[in-house]
Amino acid sequence: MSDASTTHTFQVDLRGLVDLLSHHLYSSPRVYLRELMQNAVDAITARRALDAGAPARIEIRTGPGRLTVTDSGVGLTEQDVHRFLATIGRSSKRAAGGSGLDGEQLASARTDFIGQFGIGLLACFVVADDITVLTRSAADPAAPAVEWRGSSDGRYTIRTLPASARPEPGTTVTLVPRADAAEWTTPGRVRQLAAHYGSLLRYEVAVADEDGHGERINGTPPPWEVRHATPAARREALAEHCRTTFDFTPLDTIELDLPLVGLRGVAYVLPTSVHPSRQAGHRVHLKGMLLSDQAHELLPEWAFFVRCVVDADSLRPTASREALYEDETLAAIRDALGARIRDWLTGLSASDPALLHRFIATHHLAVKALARYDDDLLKLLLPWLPFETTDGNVTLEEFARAHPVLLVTQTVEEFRQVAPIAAAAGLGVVNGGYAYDRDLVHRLPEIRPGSSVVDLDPATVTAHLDAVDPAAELAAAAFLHTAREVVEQFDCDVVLRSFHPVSAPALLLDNREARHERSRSELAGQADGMWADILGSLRAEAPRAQLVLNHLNPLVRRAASITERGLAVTAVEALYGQALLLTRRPLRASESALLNRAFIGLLDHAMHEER
Ligand SMILES: Nc1ncnc2c1ncn2[C@@H]1O[C@H](COP(=O)(O)OP(=O)(O)OP(=O)(O)O)[C@@H](O)[C@H]1O
Repeated sequence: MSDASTTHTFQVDLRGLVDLLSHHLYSSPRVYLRELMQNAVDAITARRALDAGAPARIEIRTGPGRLTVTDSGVGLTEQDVHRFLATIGRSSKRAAGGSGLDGEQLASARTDFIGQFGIGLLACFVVADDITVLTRSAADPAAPAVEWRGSSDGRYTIRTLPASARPEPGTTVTLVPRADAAEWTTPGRVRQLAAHYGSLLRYEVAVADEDGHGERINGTPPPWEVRHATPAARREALAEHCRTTFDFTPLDTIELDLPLVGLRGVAYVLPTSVHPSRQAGHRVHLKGMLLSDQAHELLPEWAFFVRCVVDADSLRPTASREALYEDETLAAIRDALGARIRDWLTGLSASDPALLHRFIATHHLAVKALARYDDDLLKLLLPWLPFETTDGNVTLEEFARAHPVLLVTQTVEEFRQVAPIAAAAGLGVVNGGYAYDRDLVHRLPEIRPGSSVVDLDPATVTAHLDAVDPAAELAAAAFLHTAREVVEQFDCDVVLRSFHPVSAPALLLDNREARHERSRSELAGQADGMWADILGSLRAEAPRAQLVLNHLNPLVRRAASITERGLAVTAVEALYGQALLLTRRPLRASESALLNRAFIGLLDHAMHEER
């Protein structure tokens, strides 16, 4: 064996690489035009760093079987072409000393570039097999024009041409589109793509046909830069921009301006509710170039109720240039924009409560969903969110002011059962049965010290029901005995109490554990063998349901004195059935049968009276 080793250089299979990019990095072949436009923009930026008055024009020309992009940018020398164009992954925009710019000039210009990875040009191979770059350097006036021809099989040629081949500095990239990619290079499509990506570019961009007849696709300033005579006119102009961009009229517009990172834009508040997880992305421009119209990373997750359009100088794109690179700058921008939207929300409560209410009415469900995980949002909005309570649909803040202790039910049914009685007894109960509500109400003391929240259990309500005097209890003993026999089958006790409102004859206190215990014992009754034993061993001392008859109610007083057993049974069934219906929970077969029986029984009795 020999220790001698030989050194080799990696070979790159360009076709494989292009395949990888087109299928896994870029979302669509259309990005080729974005990459060409971006290189042209960067080249002009680099040239302007040398000469602030240099022309700044990009022309995209479509013609049968070819497409060219010409810029008045910095151009490349022959050496640059070898170093940057012909070396995949190397970029003049990252390292000092390239493109004829050096030292300080480059350092200051570098932050202005959009590109940085040195792979963008490869996107052209997604639509063409051959790329030709004809370029002349602005940095070295004596340098000849250079023509580079690259092919998707990985070969390239370079030749120098006399200066007359390209009298002015700049670059022209020519593609000969492949037949299978022709749809991306038709004149109509090219115009549409150029406008899509470049409408906010700060240099002139024109799309022309083969004869050079063209039109500028940009030039209108971003809507936030336009001056208006009045704030109302400005609001209307921005709303119109939102309609044309996103197809909705915003509930409100929040202007965004972070001068430190060169960011400007607008956040439009959605007029309809959305699920936080289905939020649409934001439209993010980088130095004017559209980076993505689906960027999710720009705002904190809780700000799902706005869609933004922004243009920023210092955000970094990922290599696909379709998302934002997660770095400290992005985190700081996200925080700052979040703070801006929060300010808007808090400001609304003082400046435009009507709008805040419209906002809450539209987005409260989503706000509730997120507030459970987002403490900031919780603090900000919990006092404003509406909840169903014994005082009606009110905000927690209002409710907490009226009730030092907030009782929360676990289910909607519990709320329905106890709300009228609790309200009459002066208790403050919140319906915690809807998604998120119970969790949220329990967090109120965190943000509103001094308020106290407890889960409501039937015992709390019964404690507010007054015992009747022993004589009345004794007088009703026979009726109560019959009543207990009748509702025993539902595992229910009967008690006589006095409570308000007087109009309520009976209250069925039934909680989840009691119902669970009933279904368990039902199953145990039907099962046999080991299963019955297991179910039997699970028997819990769960509270039974309670039918509370209201001794203040005239109907109950009359019922308590019924002596005829048949009528007493019907009366109990009717009272139980009515209390059951008030709980608004689905009825079981035995309960429907009871209701039927009670109804027919009462009808029969009424007709007897008639005769
Ligand atoms: N129109 C142009 N004018 C001058 N130089 C150009 C032009 N297009 C490309 N180049 C040179 O070729 C290099 C490679 O370009 P490419 O688009 O592949 O990568 P990049 O723009 O540097 O980075 P990214 O991959 O992020 O786009 C650039 O860094 C630049 O030096």
